[in-house]
Amino acid sequence: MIVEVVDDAAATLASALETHLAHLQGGGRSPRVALTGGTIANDAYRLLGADPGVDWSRVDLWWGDERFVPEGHADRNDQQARDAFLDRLGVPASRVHPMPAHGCSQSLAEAADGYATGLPAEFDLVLLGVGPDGHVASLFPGFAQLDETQRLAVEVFGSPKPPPERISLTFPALNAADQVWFVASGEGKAEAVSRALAPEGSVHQTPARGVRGRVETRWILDPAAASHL
Ligand SMILES: O=C(O)[C@H](O)[C@@H](O)[C@H](O)[C@H](O)COP(=O)(O)O
Repeated sequence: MIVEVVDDAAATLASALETHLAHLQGGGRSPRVALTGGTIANDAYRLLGADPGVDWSRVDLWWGDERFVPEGHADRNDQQARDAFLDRLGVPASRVHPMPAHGCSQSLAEAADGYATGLPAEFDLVLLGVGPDGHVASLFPGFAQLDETQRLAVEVFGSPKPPPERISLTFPALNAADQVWFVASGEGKAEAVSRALAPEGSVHQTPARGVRGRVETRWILDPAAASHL
């Protein structure tokens, strides 16, 4: 576990992401990445494109969770990523794997199951934001989705963070990753971060405890988010 406390978590994430993608591509891989939603991640996405060593036509992108609203809606994590960097950096549509949108003619459960069938066997990198309640992706404290051991993607109703209907990858999918990088910024995340990193604790209370990279787990925090450690 690596914990980095930095002045600008978004800038650090953006540059670490590009360095890592360039490294993987230098070794001949086409990286498979699960993106997160959230304000800090989106701040980081807007900074991507600085490193000429990354070939953005050779990166496959999935999402760890998505808000189940119509395609193109400003609340969608995929739309936010399109606006922040996908279109600007010319990531080919064939390498972008968005979760289904509301209006797709499937139920939420069918949409989640359909998404699961297109996931890679493992990710090179999973990016995760953390909620003030300790949620990651759309896995919320006390929710039954935390106990899922078979399905790789699940439907979520009644999310405490709006909008209420979502699709989320589960722990089995998120944990099938070499690298898991968390990013958190601000005092509002401090308590959740300290619970996530405490030696003991419950995944049901703090879902962020439930995800670990096979090779490395990295926390990128600003001083406020790290203030309760
Ligand atoms: O779709 C979402 O809402 C997210 O994927 C969610 O898990 C997010 O990453 C955290 O809530 C942190 O979000 P902030 O960075 O905005 O606090």
